[in-house]
Amino acid sequence: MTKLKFTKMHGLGNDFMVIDGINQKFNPSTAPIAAWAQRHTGVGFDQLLLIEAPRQAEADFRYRIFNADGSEVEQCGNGARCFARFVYDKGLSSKKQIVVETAGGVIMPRLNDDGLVTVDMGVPLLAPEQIPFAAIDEEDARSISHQLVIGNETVSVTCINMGNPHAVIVVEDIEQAPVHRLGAAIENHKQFPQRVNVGFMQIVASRRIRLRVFERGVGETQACGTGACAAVVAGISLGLLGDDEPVEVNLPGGQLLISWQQQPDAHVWMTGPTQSVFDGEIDYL
Ligand SMILES: N[C@H](CCC[C@H](N)C(=O)O)C(=O)O
Repeated sequence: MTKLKFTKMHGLGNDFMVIDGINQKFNPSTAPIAAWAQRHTGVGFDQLLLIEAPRQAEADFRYRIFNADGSEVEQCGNGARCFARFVYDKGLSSKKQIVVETAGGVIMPRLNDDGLVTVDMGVPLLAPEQIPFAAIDEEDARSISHQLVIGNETVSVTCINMGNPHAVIVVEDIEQAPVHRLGAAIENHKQFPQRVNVGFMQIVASRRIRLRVFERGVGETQACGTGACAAVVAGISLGLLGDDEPVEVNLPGGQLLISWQQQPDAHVWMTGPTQSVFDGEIDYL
């Protein structure tokens, strides 16, 4: 039995167990991660973030993400900001801007002088096969919105891949939105072969939204960085938001600023805070 060191961090209440996998040996597996995620009997977190040495020459680090259910996933936006803060504060890097390889592509977080972190989250993907989403026919595959049948109701979703899959629903009032019932049903809908994160977006103004996200492998979280990026891309693509200024995304845990211009290969930029809570260690076989 050895001791595994970790740092508990969060981005707007989306919380993480962050592990330096460079200076300590950690082979991630589903069972211990799911057990540590438990809020009454474990450490308690939405995701576990693992720092590893890069595989690509141009990258500074490899960043692996595991949901509370133990599933390894491609991207985590709030986690990317905490990742950059962690590697700088722990002396793993002296750079304020780093190149990070993830299963969902390369991202570049930057520590700003005001304490916030800005991340180039890469290019959003909208084609059904890139989500992945199983369109019902050619016409559906060409549409920006898709009609999902959930029991006896039909829900219109816009799908965006930010490295990980998102389905965005426009609602009148996020307080009244059936986030848990519809979120769970859509997360596991047969047209999403890798499941999906589900965002409920209320348009407040052309540069302001309110958002709640039912995350794949977790449930509703206080905030979702890739969900905020996906919602803004969906809102602009649907013509509901302007793309000439950053969009203010108000989540239950706080606010992110998201920028994207509706042009080919345009990158999505996310700016927001990070917070370290405590350092800990846990017995590890
Ligand atoms: N639940 C997500 C991963 C974490 C995303 C979220 N915490 C963020 O800040 O982007 C998924 O299964 O793709």
